[in-house]
Amino acid sequence: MDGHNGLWQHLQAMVTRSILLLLVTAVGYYLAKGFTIRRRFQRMQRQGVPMMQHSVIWGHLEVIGKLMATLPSDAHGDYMQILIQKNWRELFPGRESCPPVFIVDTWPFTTPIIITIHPDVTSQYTQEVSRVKPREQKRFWYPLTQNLDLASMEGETWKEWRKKLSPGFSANSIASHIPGLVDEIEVFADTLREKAGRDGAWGKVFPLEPIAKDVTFDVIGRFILGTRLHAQTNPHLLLKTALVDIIPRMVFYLNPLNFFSYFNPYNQFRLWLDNRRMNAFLLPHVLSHIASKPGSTSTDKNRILPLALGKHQVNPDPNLIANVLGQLKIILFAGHDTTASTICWIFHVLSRNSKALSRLRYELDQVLGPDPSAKAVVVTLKAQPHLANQLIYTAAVIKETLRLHTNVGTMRSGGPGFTLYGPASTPEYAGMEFPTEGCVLWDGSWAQHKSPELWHRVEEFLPERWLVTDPEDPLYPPKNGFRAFELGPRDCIGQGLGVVEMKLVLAVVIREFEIEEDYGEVKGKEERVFGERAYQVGGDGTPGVKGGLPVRVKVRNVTGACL
Ligand code: HEM
Repeated sequence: MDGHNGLWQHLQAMVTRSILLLLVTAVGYYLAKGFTIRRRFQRMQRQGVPMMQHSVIWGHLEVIGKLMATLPSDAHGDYMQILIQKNWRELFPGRESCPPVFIVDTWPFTTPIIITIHPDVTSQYTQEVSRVKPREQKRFWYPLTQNLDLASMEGETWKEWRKKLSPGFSANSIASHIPGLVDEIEVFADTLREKAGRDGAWGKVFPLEPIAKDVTFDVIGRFILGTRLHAQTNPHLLLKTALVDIIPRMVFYLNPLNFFSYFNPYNQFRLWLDNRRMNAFLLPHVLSHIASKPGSTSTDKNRILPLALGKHQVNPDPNLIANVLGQLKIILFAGHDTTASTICWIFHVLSRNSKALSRLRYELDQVLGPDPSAKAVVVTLKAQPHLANQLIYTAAVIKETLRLHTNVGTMRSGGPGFTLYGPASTPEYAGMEFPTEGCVLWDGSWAQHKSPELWHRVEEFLPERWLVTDPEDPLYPPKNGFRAFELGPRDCIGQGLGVVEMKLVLAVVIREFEIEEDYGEVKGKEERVFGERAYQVGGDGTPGVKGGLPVRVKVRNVTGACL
């Protein structure tokens, strides 16, 4: 018995010592890394690189903390770019114009970041060369795809997969999907009809975002699997519940605030379980596709699953199957949240811009015929899917919404010897050097889309700017200025689908229904960002809309040709 106790105590002491040693090593590592970073920033500051006041102890934590404290606590982290841009006079004393690059040291909460807010700088690492994605991004995707996905792959592997999948996102492929996609959007219209009041009255206020997410989920599911998922009518759909559960568990910046919750065994278990559940849902679709001899029909040449599987094999390599599952999951993730939030922002801007709304409805009357009902539009688009190409003003509304309410941007790795240069068009910063070693490069597309130096009448919602063809017109968009889908080889592969999907949603619902934003009944503190109750929320993941965008709906009283 005594021998047992002795052994047990010895074991306990060993474990305690090992934990202590680990902790001391981790703290030592953090301190040493922090010291190196702070010293590098102090050196850059001495060399005259434009920078906000940097403290040798706190880096930029204090200044960023103060800026972010002016926003509600749930406001999205990407507002930081806009806050720095808006306050550049105080933050960069002695400068005559806003710097095109913000260097931010918020270690240990993030890796040091270089935010670029001028297209001539951002293009240096996304278009002239395409720098690799940062390891933070790969860590983010790992639990979902084990990095077997287009967004985290690099080099030849990425090239091969991008080439393989691209035909599935071509204009022809998307057009051939339209008849199926409008079936899904008709269900969205049915939901809106249920939420509308009786006999043309307003219905009760409800959040639009959840039903927008459901329709985009059904659309993307139909697009990649060729079958109906019914996320809109089945709240228990395993693929969706697993995805919804896994998203908030994934983290971009691992830091002292989220380290323990991320590595908490329960969180790790859920990450594992959600991924396993998604694979279990998707695998039978992949296997049944293999059994059906892909390549045997003419449409297979531009469908995602057959393209991903490649040449027919009776027993494909398990690695190939794992890669195909990874690609399906990234497309499901990237293709639904972004589009759903943008749909909400479109209704937000339209509920405040009656002229744009009238012009949009006018275009739909002209292109799709006078019957405004969702049913009639679905029938028309099924018979003539190419009509979606003629919705030019509708596309301009979508683009202008994305300019004002940008979703995600790109992040890349800086590195030793890779320097960014100030743009020639900004006399104060032309040719100025910005070393990038140890930093994440972040396209500040939120700030860039709101830069008065780049955009005429920057704060206004003006879809017309996207119809201007004369480069001398002040409204003509700046070169490389619109970056909502990013630019360069790693731009958004799904942008064509996203835009068509949003066009179809507008086409199907905007003439039958009136949709009005209404934050009036939202309980709790009345929080605002830049005076607006509708703002982007979230930590460092895909942004959502505050309160899911509360709206109310009524069926419009229109007969025949409207307006
Ligand atoms: C409003 C809708 C959308 C927006 C604003 C958007 C935006 C973006 C942006 C900014 C990137 C670059 C991200 C980065 O570099 O880290 C990206 C990449 C990507 N997007 Fe989208 N996206 C949208 C819709 C879609 C849709 C509908 C799909 C799929 C059907 C999709 C699939 C992807 C994929 C797979 C990538 C990675 C591409 C690569 O690295 O080669 N996106 N998207």
